[in-house]
Amino acid sequence: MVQHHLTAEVDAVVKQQVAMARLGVGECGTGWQLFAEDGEMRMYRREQEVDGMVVDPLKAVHTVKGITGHEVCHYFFSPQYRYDWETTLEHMNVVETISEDTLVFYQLHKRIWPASQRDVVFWSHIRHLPNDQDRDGPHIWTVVNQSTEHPEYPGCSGKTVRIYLTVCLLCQTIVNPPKDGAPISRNDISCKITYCSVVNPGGWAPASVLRAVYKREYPKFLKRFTAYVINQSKNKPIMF
Ligand SMILES: O=S(=O)(CCO)c1ccc(-c2ccc(C3CCCC3)c([C@H]3C[C@H]3c3ccccn3)c2)cc1
Repeated sequence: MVQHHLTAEVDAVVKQQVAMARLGVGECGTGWQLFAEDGEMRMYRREQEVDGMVVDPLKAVHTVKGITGHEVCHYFFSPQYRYDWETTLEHMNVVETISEDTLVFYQLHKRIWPASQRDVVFWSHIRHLPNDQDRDGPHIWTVVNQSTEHPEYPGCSGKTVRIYLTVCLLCQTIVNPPKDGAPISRNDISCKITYCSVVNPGGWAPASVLRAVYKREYPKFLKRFTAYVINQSKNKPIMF
């Protein structure tokens, strides 16, 4: 089978991003500051600027009852659900289907005053990995989104600012089998979610504005997205 020109990059970036996501906030050096907490959700960021632009890396950890890593990644990756949970989207389309587990997206995000409107082109890859702690446990699932170039979407349309991002959603399913040997139900499962994102906002925007947008939007996004997966999954058979 002829390899797509992105196949090698996808494999390398996924491996690197999964390794990074697996590092706890303690391990990958100091500098992670907790900026939002809500129940089981903890959001950390590192203050980082590139050419005077805020590119603060973000790492969120969350544990959600009643859903699996496969379900979380399925709803995050699949385009048909995106408008249901990504409230900041004005437009989204699949630019290219590289394979059933690798798509290229174009997304136009709603303008967030006073920043100008942003858009992004990224490849998105979904993969499951053997659970190295528990060989016969459910697999780990991940989705990695990485900005990329695409001839149909040159980044110089003038009206909008092109952003660059790397996102990794890493999910580990925890099963607590019922004592009486009953079949596993949604009360016996939970999902440990790690969400990492680095966004370069493209054109300049005031650091205070960007940090305020992230502080407000990321917690909202993760809570809304996980609530969506719970609601979509609750009356369906468990996807391990
Ligand atoms: O995880 S994903 O791949 C999910 C697929 O959609 C992802 C997450 C976040 C973004 C993103 C990147 C930058 C901005 C800012 C930069 C300056 C002004 C707009 C925003 C604005 C819309 C706000 C926002 C921030 C955080 C979370 C959601 N909404 C969003 C894009 C993709």
